[in-house]
Amino acid sequence: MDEGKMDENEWGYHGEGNKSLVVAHAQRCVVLRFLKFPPNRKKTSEEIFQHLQNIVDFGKNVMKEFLGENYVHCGEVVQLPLEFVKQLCLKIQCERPESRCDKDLDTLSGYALCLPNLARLQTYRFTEHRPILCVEIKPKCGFIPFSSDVTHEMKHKVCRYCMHQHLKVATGKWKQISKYCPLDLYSGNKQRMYFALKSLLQEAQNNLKIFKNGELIYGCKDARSPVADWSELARHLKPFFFPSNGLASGPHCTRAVIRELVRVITRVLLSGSDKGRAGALRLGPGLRGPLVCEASPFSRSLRCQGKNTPERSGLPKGCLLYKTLQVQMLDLLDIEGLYPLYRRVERYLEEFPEERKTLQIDGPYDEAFYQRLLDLSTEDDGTVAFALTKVQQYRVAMTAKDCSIMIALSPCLQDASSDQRPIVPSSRSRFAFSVSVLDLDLKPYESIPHQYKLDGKIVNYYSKTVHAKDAAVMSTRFKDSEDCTLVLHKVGLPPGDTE
Ligand SMILES: O=P(O)(O)O[C@@H]1[C@@H](OP(=O)(O)O)[C@H](OP(=O)(O)O)[C@H](O)[C@H](OP(=O)(O)O)[C@H]1OP(=O)(O)O
Ligand SMILES: Nc1ncnc2c1ncn2[C@@H]1O[C@H](COP(=O)(O)OP(=O)(O)OP(=O)(O)O)[C@@H](O)[C@H]1O
Repeated sequence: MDEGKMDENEWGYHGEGNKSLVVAHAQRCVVLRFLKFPPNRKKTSEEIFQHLQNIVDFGKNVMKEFLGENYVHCGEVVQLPLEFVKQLCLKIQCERPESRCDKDLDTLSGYALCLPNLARLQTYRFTEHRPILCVEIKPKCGFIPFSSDVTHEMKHKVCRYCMHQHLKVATGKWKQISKYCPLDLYSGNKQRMYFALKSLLQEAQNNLKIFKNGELIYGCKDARSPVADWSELARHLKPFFFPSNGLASGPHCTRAVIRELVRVITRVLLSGSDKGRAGALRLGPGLRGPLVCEASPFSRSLRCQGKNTPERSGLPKGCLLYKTLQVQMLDLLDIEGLYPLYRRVERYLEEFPEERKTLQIDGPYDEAFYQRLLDLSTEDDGTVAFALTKVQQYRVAMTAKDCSIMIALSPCLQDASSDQRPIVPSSRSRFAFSVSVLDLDLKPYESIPHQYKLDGKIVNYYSKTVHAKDAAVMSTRFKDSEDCTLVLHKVGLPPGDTE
C-alpha cells in the first residue's frame, strides 16, 4: 500500500465494533482498522501508535502461539495522510449505525492497522474473481466456570451468555432472547452444533454476520434491525450451494439452502490440523465445568425426552474452536477468584507506581509475557507475582471469549487440484475454505473492576428475575421439547458422517 497516495474514494465502510472501525479497499483485499474513542477521551498520537503496535505484538507473540500461525493475521501499523483520514471519516459517517456513534473514529493520529480483508480472503492483497461467501461468528465463552471461588450456584449451571441474554433484553440491547448457547457450539457434537448455528441464524444479534463478495448480506446492526429474512438469505446463497440445478424457490428451497450452509460451517469448524501451542497450556480434563448449560433449549429438550447429554467434548484438538476454548479456560479462577488478586496488584502499584512497566501491565507483549501465561498453578503463595500471572491470564482469556471467527468459502473451480487451500464438500458443490480469527486485542487491565461488577449484575438479574419465575419463563422461551424434537428429526447427518 502506498501511504503517500491514498484516495478516500477507493475505500468503503465495512463494519465496526465497540472499539474500532474498519474500512475496506474496493479492489484490493485489504482493510484499515482505526481505533475509536468517546468524544472527550482523545489520546496522543504516540499513545495510539503504541496501542496499535501492542495489538500487533500481542497477535504475533501470544495469539499466534496459542491458536496457530494460519488462523491469526496480525497486520501492521501504517501511518496515513491526515487529510485522507479526515475525508474518509466524513465519507463513511452516514453508513455507521446510530448505536455505534457514541464513539468517534481517531482522525488525529493518522495511525491505523492494515490487515488482509478476511471477508474476501483469497490471496493476501489481490482480489480473485471467484465469488466468495464469508461467515463471521462471535462464539463467546464456551465453558461453565469450574473454579471453587464461584459463590453463585447458578454460575455452575447456566453459562454466562445465556444469563446475559436476559439482561441484554431487559436493557433493550436486543429484542429477544436467543436460543444460541456457546456450549452447544463448542460441544463438538454435530447435532448440538447444528442447533447452535441455526439459532444464530434465527437471532444473529452481534454473534453472526454473513458477507457475499465482501458485502454484508445478513446480520443485525442493533436492536432496531429488521427481523431475519431467511428466504432473502437463501436467495443469496442458492448459487453457492445449488449452482447448476433448478431447485424451486419457496420454503422448501430456503430450508435446503440453510441446511447446506449449516452443514458446511459445522464441517469447517471441526476441521483443522494447524499446530499452535494451545496444547502447551495443558488444561487437563479435571479443569472442566459441566459440559451442558441448563438454559440451553437443546439440552433441555434432551432432558425432557429422558435422554442423556453427551459426556465428552468431541472437538478435535486441531480445530480453532478447541484452541480458542483452551485459551478461554486460562480464566482458571473466574472473576470472583481473580478480583482479590487484581486488588493485590493494585495495592502494590499504589505503593510502587514505577513498577507498572516492569510488570508489563501495558506491554510489551513479548516472549517473556507469553512464557508467564504458561504457568497454570492455582496455589496462591501470597505473592504479587502469582497475582500478576493470574491477572494477565485472565485478560488473555477474556480476549479469547470476545474474538470472532471468520470462515471464507469460495466455490471450487473444476480443477480443484490447483487450489492450495482445504476443501469442504456440500451435497451439490465444493468449497475451498479458510478460517481466521479476528479482534484479538488484549483486554485492558483497567476493565477488571467493570467485569467484576457486570458479573454480579448478570447473575443477580438472572437469578432473581428469571429463576424466580422459572416455570413460566421456561414454557414461553420455547415451545420447548416440540421445537427441539423437530430439529433433532429434521437434521439428518450427511452421508458418511457419524456421531
Ligand atoms: O462483556 P460482554 O460479554 O458483554 O462483551 C462485550 C461485548 O458485548 P457482547 O456481549 O458480545 O454483545 C462488546 O460487543 P458489542 O459492543 O456489544 O458489540 C464488546 O466486544 C466488548 O469488548 P470491548 O469492551 O469493546 O473490548 C465486550 O466486553 P468484554 O467483556 O469482552 O470486555
Ligand atoms: N481483517 C478484517 N477483515 C474483514 N473484516 C474485518 C476485519 N477486522 C474486522 N472486521 C470487521 O469489522 C468488525 C469490527 O471489527 P472488530 O470486531 O475488530 O471491532 P472491535 O471494535 O474491536 O470489536 P468489539 O466490539 O468486540 O470490541 C468485525 O465484526 C468484522 O466484521
